[in-house]
Amino acid sequence: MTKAMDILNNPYLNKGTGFTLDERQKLGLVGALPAKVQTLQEQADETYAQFKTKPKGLPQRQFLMEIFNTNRTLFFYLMGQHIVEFMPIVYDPVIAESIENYSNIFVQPQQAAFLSVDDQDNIKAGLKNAADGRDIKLIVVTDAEGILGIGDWGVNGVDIAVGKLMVYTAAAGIDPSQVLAVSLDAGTNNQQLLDDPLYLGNRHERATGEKYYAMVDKFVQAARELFPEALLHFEDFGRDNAAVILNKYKDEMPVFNDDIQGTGIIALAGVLGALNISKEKLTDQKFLTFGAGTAGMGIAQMLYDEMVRQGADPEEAKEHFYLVDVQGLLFSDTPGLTPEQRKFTRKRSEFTNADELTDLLSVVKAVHPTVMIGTSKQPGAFTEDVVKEMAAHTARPIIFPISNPTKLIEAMPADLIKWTDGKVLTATGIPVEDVEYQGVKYNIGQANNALVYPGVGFGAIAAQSKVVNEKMLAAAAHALGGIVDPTQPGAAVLPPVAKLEEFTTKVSEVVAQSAIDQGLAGKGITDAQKAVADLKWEAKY
Ligand SMILES: NC(=O)c1ccc[n+]([C@@H]2O[C@H](COP(=O)([O-])OP(=O)(O)OC[C@H]3O[C@@H](n4cnc5c(N)ncnc54)[C@H](O)[C@@H]3O)[C@@H](O)[C@H]2O)c1
Ligand SMILES: O=C(O)C[C@H](O)C(=O)O
Ligand SMILES: [Mn+2]
Repeated sequence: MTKAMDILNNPYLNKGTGFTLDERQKLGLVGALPAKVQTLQEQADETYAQFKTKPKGLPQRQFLMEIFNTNRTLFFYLMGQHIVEFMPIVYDPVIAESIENYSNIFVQPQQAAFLSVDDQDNIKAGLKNAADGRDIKLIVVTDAEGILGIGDWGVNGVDIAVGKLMVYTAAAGIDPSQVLAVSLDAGTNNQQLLDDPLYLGNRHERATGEKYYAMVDKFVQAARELFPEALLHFEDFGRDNAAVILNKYKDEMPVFNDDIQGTGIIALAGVLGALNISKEKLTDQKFLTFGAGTAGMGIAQMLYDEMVRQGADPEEAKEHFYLVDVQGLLFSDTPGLTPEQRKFTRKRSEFTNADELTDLLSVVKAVHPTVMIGTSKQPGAFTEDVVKEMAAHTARPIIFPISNPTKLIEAMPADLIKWTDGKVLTATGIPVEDVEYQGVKYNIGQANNALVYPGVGFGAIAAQSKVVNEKMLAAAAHALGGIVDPTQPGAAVLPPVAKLEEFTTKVSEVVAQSAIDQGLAGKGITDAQKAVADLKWEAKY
């Protein structure tokens, strides 16, 4: 390949018509581009106008991915200008459609690493090849067993790693050439994929047990050797593996599980925001977690840790939690409990009708929760009956239906507001338009981990932190407060995505500061703000 093509086909280097005459001369690009030299803004205007001609949803996403694949600087410049409009297209919910259609619309691998459970000797080589000499500081890895709420998507799930990284750069400013998306292809139990002749991943059932964990460990060790400073961000692993993997590595190296920890932080931040509006205390709340899986238990643990930090007795604090899963309210003797659930189960003797507490409405009637969070993947589960029953026993019910994507949400905010006569304090996983109700405009906060993981990851990387620990996560949750005016009627419980870059910087700084304060930061890193500013990449020529 000629030198010109090496540059124009490299999305990290390519400026297209943005190369100046001088650069064209130096780089051997004379004659390889039309004469006009465009500014980044001119390119962005033209690209945005094209974007606007595309049908909504997946076609728009495919168009934006074409720009991403061609010129990262232009892509992120444009995304910076249209963050609220682009987030749902680049990321959740449209990303779910791109994952479901991955094999049908595949164009190119987007610099991701595809590591196979059947070829474990080549895991290190695979990482090295995909990085291609780039200085990797951040890896988002998925085995795609639990993509959002849509289940097992095999190799298609690589898109969630790519998409999460796109948000990292847009929100925090990590250099897009320093990130790596990784697919751990363990096979898939999704019959639709196994039957699809176009499916691009390993066509067999998921490997489990030793073979599976050997692959994960080879990946982790190879990543540590090749990129010793990199943070490993785990995304959308299945319920049986997510916490096991996190617990295995979290004290040894900088790792982060977004579904457990990121979701925990954003839910805690949302609850703190809601309590700031209702002027109630955290330690007075009763929490009902509907869907006590990876995310649900991450949330329960994070809320619990905060109660203890606020002075609650560690044993007494557990009494504030009620977990509901497929079995109904979880009791100490419920069959099939996960290790995470076990800590927060209830005693049957607390209730006269314990055996009847197998559905959400009965549990809400028996418990009178003040906070209800949905991570159940059960669309419409927060019914009018359930919500009205909850609202009958608390002045400002806090209800977060945060299952993703849109088709799985437990309730829509407009209904929650109507059913509670405007008393609800709500937030959703997907972006939702403002709701008008009886003359008040309700802003709906987005309780999606995207509002916080970029800051956590970037702060940890900037500080070169040895690990990501509870104190850093708590600092992140608290940093999201104070941006919304709680006295405004209809105020959201979380800051708006329009300010994503601004509050991500704040989160990054407090996380880096926490690492410094705890003596976990890299050598010579003493100034959190400077460390964050120094690492920040900007989309410019
Ligand atoms: N908003 C966010 O930032 C965010 C973050 C992570 C996950 N999520 C969403 O949360 C949902 C769950 O994700 P996860 O990773 O925890 O999945 P998971 O599979 O680990 O957990 C889901 C849990 O729901 C339970 N469940 C299934 N059917 C149920 C029913 N009828 N009643 C009660 N519980 C039921 C399952 O048994 C499981 O324990 C997904 O939709 C995901 O998109 C949102
Ligand atoms: O990807 C998202 O939108 C949030 C979360 O990580 C999820 O799994 O749903
Ligand atoms: Mn996720």
